Amino acid sequence: QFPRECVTPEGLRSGECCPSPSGTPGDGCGAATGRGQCVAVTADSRPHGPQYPHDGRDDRERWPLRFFNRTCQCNGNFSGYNCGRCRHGLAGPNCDQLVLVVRRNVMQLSAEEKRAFIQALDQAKRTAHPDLVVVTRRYEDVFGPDGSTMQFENITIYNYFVWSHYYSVKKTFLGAGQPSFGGVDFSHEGPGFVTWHRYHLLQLERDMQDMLRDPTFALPYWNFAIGGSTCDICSDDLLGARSSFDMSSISSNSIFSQWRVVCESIDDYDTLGTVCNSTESSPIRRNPAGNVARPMVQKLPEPQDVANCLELNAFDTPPFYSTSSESFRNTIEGYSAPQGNYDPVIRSLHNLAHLFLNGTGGQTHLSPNDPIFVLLHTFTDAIFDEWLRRHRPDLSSYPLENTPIGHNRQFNMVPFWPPVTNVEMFVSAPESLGYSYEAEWPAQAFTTTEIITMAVVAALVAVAVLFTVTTCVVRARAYSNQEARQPLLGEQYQRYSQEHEHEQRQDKTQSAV
Ligand SMILES: O=C1C=c2cc(C(=O)O)[nH]c2=CC1=O
Repeated sequence: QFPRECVTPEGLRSGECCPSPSGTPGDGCGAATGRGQCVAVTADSRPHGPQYPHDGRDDRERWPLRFFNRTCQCNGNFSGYNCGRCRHGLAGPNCDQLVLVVRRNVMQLSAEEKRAFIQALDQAKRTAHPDLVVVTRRYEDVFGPDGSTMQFENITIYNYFVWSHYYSVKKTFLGAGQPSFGGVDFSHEGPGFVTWHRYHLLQLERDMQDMLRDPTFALPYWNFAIGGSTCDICSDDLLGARSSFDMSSISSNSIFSQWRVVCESIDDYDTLGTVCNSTESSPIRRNPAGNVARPMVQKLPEPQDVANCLELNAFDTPPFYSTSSESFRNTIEGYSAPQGNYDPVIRSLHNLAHLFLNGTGGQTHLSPNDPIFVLLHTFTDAIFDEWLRRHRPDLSSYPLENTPIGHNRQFNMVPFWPPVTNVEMFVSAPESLGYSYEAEWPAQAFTTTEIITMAVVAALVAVAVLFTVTTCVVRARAYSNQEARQPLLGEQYQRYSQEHEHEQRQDKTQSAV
C-alpha cells in the first residue's frame, strides 16, 4: 500500500507521495542524483465493463487517486516508491547489472533448501514491512475521529501480502444498513488476474530478498497439476502435514500450525464499513480433498489440463470476465474447462487447486493466509509465462477497455504503490522481470478430431500398401507362371523345329537321290 513517510495528515492532504531515497529534504524521488522526479499520477479513465454499477463509491476506483495524485517517476533503470532501487531484473549501484533468479519446483529442492524456504516464510510472517503501512478505514474516515489520527497500521511482510489480496477483492461498502456490493474484484475474474498475481508475487519475492539480504532468493512453485487426491507438498518438511487429531488442522510438527490468519472478520468490515487491519486471529484451516459436499473439487487438475490450456491462442475474449470462452486467462484462472469452453459448473486449474485445499486457502478474502497460496500462484504464473513464450502476443492482445473494473490494460493495480499498470506485467519474465522458471511442460495429447483424422489417414495408407503388395504379388505370380511355361514352349518349339529341320533335310536328301 503506501510508504510510511507519506501517510501523515499533511502528506495525505497534499496528495503528494514523493519521498527522498537519501532522506534529504528537497531531494524527492532522488531528483538531485538524476534518479527520478515527482509527477502527476496517470490513472486510466477508459470505461470499465458493466459488472460494476457504483461509480464514485469505492476508494479503489481510478487507483490511487483517492489517496494520492503525485508520485515518483523514476528514470532509466531506477525504480521504487522513492527511485531508491533498481527495476526488476537489474542490480548494482547504477542498476546496470542484469540479474535472473530461478524459480524451481519445491519438490525438487534439497532438504536444506526446503528448510531454508520454510524458515524464510516464517521470518516474513514475523518481520514488519520496512517501508509500507496499510489503511484500516475508507478514505472518508482515514484522518480519524479528531482529523489527525491517521488510520494506517504497520504490518508484517507476509501479512501485507495477505492484506493486499484482501483489499483487492473486498466488497464495495454502500453505507450503513445497506448490503455491501460483492460483484467487484480488482484481481480476479478478468484479464488482470494473471498480471495482478504476478506483481503480487514479485513484491513478496523482493521483500523477502531484502529481508534475507539475499538477492538470489527465489520463490519456488507447486506443480499442482498432478491429478489424484493427495497434496504432495503437505508434509512437515514443506507446507505442513495434516494433524492426526483434526482433519482440518495442520500438524503441530509444522511451523505453520502456529501461524494465525489476518482479514478473517469480513462480515464486520462489510457491515461497519471498516477495512481489515494487521490483527491476527485463528489458525490456518486446510483439509485437502476433503470437501465431501463437492466431489468435483476432491481431485487436483491433471497434467493434460495444463497442456490443453497452453494451446489456447486468445489471451482473453469478451466479455473479459469469468464467463469468457476460448480465453487463455479464464481457462488458467479456472472458470472454463481446460480446453477453453466456458461452463458455469466447472472449476479447473487455479480455481480447482484453491478449492481442493478446502479451508483457508479456498476462500478468496483469506486464501494467502495459507502459504500454499504462494506456491500455487508461482505455478499459475509459470503457466502464464510459458503461454507468453509460446504465443508471443502483442501488447494489444491485452484489452484496453470494457473489462471488469480494475482490469483494463492501463489500470493501476489495486492496492500497489508506486502505481503499476496491468500491461507492465504482460511481458516475458526472463526477458523483462528478472526471473525464470525451471519447468517441464506436459506434451499435448491428440484431440478426438486429430485421432479420427490420423485413423483415416492410417487406413488409407494401409489400403494403398495392401493394393500395391497385392498387385505386385499378382504380377509376380503371372510373371513366374510365364517364366515357368516359356522353357516348355521353347523346348517344344526347339524340339519341333529340330524335328522339322531334320525332316526337311531328309526330304532334300531323298529328292537328290
Ligand atoms: O483464493 C481464492 C479462492 C477461490 C475460490 C474460487 C472458486 O472458484 O470458487 N476461486 C478462488 C480464487 C482465489 O483466489
